[in-house]
Amino acid sequence: MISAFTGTQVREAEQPLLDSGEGAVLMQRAAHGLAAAVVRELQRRGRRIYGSAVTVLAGKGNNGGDGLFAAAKLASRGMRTTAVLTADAAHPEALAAFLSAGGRAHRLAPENAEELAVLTAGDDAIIDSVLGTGARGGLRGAAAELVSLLQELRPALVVACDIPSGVDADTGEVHWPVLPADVTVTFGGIKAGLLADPGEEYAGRVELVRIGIEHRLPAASLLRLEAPDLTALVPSPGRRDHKYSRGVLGVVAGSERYPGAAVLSVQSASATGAGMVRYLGPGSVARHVLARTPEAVVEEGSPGRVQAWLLGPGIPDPEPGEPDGDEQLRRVRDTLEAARAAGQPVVVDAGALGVLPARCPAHWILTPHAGELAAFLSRRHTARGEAAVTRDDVGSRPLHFARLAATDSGATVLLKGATTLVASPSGAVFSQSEGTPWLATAGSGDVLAGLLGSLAAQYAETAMDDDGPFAALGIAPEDRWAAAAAVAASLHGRAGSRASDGGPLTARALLRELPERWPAWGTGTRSRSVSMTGRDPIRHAAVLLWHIAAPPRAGGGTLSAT
Ligand SMILES: NC(=O)C1=CN([C@@H]2O[C@H](COP(=O)(O)OP(=O)(O)OC[C@H]3O[C@@H](n4cnc5c(N)ncnc54)[C@H](O)[C@@H]3O)[C@@H](O)[C@H]2O)[C@H](O)CC1
Ligand SMILES: [K+]
Repeated sequence: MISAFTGTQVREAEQPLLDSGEGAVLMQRAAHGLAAAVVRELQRRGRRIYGSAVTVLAGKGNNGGDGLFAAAKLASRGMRTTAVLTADAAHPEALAAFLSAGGRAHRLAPENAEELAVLTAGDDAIIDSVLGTGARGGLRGAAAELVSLLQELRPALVVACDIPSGVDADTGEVHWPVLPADVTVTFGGIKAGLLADPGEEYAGRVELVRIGIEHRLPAASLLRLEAPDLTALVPSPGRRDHKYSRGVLGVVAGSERYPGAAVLSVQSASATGAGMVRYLGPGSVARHVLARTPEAVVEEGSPGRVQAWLLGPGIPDPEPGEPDGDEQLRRVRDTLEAARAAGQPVVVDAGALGVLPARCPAHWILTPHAGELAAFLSRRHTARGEAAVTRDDVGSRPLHFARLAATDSGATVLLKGATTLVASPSGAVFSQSEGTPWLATAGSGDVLAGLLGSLAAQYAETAMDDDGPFAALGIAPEDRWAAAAAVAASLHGRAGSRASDGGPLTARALLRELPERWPAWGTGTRSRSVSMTGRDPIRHAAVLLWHIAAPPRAGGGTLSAT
């Protein structure tokens, strides 16, 4: 699992070392890691180090200091090094080291921004160390002009120091202009803004350099599941399981207008491990569902027992002033009441988002895209006399709004996007980015909803317990449903990338890929049969031992560490 932190968390972890006079040592470690990353990246591209040219864009703070010290190290390896000082001051020791290593420095001004942009763009590498975690807002004045020009000139290689300048380290919010990086070398802890859009888009590959503060970091502000986590978390049945104990999902989806969403979500749920899917909806839609998924059970009256629900795909939004006008929406509302009483997990998608009560439990997982989240928040805000939220607002601050929706509603919120964010009402967030832009296609969200519903049904009985697989990974009880949703987002993204292979994909192709690699993920860390037979003492002891042997880490995850 990858852990990411806010800039403030990292700075607080640094502070005791700064107080005890070790700031210079930290900076040397950071600069060393940055210089090594530049060398590696040039070598990877087949460039000679000796004689190649690098320019560092250096701001006045410690971020600029890191960049200048790194450039000094590169100069000592025979690189031609130039510094563009973007402020009227620079880190004094770092500038002195840079100059004495043979570097040339130019002070940026409005009059020379164009000339310096042209000079710099032809270099083999640019280090962006204008702003780091101490930034307030984005680039301004001549620095903004220089970066805008560089964007157009498309430099060969950009390495961002700690975070691309202009990206908010805490939120991923972007203050334009930002120079898109090929690699971001980040220090001490991965910054949350590198794993949340739109910042993630500008970060390129993220490399973490350890500087000796990692053990001081608090609980992560953002988490990302990796392949070994999926292996531990993807359900697989035990020997004594049967279709009811595997997890039964009830689905209220589809309408005369959008029957396809019911077809796709039921098919997806059925293909991804649910023991059974019970479908509730209009007869004409049910016929389509059965034609594609004959194993589904169509429920005419009140359904048999289910472990979880999926509500909403293909159900239109409620008409203002007439929220119960639609037959399917009435089913959704009734089911929500019954599910609340029964404590069942519910996946809430599309039209069902419009009929939620003011407060929801954390095991209700909402799956909006940006537009749906804006509408969801706007309904709540305007009811309280607060300002509405637009789709653009959500697009520019997805982490903020996903968190806000979760804390405000009490539900877990999965915000779909290039990077999918899952916010727990506790404030914890998972970020999954395995997908491809080709996943933005009709029906893709219905497949995700079916997959998540299927997982919810399989997880409902025992997986969330303190001896279950989420606990074994150190995930706090209040964040386990968010982690479950992150599993779905990750599997969906991976399946999409495989189905796409760089080209267009359909929801049907995605459906074919989903179960394909299932055996590779679900190596069976647990058996659901415990829910039928009481706790299996051997397995219980094994999970406990595992838990003791590998206690949850505070931080320490890496995308790539040096
Ligand atoms: N503290 C350490 O020993 C280490 C820090 N590392 C690196 O340091 C930066 C954080 O450094 P800091 O000096 O606190 O902040 P910045 O370099 O980000 O720059 C702040 C600097 O710039 C001014 N400023 C703020 N916003 C703007 C703006 N929009 N435009 C222009 N100028 C702005 C502000 O007044 C400050 O003077 C961290 O990211 C690491 O790169 C080391 O990694 C480890 C040791
Ligand atoms: K930077």
